[in-house]
Amino acid sequence: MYSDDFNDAEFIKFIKEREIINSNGSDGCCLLHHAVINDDLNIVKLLISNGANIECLTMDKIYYVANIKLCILGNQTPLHLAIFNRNVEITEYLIKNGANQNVKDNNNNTPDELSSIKKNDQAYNAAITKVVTRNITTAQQTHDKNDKSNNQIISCNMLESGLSNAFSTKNLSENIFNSCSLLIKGVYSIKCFSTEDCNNIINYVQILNCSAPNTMNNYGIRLSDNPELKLAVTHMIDNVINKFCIDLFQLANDTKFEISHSFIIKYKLGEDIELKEHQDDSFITLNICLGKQFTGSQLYFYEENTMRKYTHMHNVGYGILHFGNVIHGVEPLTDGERWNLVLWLKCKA
Ligand SMILES: O=C(O)CCC(=O)C(=O)O
Ligand SMILES: [Fe+2]
Repeated sequence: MYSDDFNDAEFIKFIKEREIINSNGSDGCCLLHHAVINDDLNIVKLLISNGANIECLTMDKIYYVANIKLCILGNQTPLHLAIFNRNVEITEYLIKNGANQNVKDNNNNTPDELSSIKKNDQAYNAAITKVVTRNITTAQQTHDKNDKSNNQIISCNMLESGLSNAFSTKNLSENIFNSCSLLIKGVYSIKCFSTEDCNNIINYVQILNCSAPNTMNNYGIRLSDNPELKLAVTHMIDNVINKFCIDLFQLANDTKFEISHSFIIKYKLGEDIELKEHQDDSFITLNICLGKQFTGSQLYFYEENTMRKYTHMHNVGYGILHFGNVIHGVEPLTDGERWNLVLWLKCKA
């Protein structure tokens, strides 16, 4: 990168004169972040030996990749990016030079947590490592103004169970519009619910009748059996997710989603523990982890074109938004129970 334009001495003179060695650029990154993102160990060494701060932090910033509005996730150190990039040499170099391993980024992950999320996935590499987040405040303000339909979903049951709060447009848009990460092409992570929201939802649904929610899972709940919950979820799609996806995937402004199938799936030892590779009968799937506590049962995707496998550990409250045609599956659960709310979305004709 930089070394194409300058020799080392010229490069250092250039950045020293402009006092930019530790400044965040318009994309939210410092020079050291860029060197790490580009897997350039020589520039990493050069910058550090010339005073670059090894603990420099990214800032939340919007930028564009292939017409998709994205931005750098804030509070990431060079070590976060090195581990995310699976760059062993840069990771070792940063740690040897005292990089702090406990800094939490704005997704609440330390560098180590990023490494355990990805430790089973050796093939994954730097091309898809730019963790991004979005912050569409203007869109969010429009939603807040238009939020006249919340009352629709408030029934006595839901009010008592805290569900009306979890599914309120305000709650959802505050969560969803403020944070979205690109995992691989066509697969995003969004925060949907707080842990408390998830506990409320689980308490509400675990007394409902269980049945096979789809042709591949045997344990769970079909939302078509529960009109109250179906209404809350439809409200969430109509008022928040639809608009969010139009923006994220650059869809026509008048695109309208409808839920073709909605269900809760449950994994538990002795019941369903895994899911074979498949594609969904959906345009877009939203798959939100509600809890409870579990180990294993990572969701994996094969990146279109490269067919590289990307493994994702679900986080309670976070949803994965993916195109239905991305090939994906679930690794075996090794302990506990996992409950996920899954919505298959199609575009209305
Ligand atoms: O996370 C899961 O258990 C279900 C994954 C899945 O099939 C999906 O997201 O469509
Ligand atoms: Fe699926």
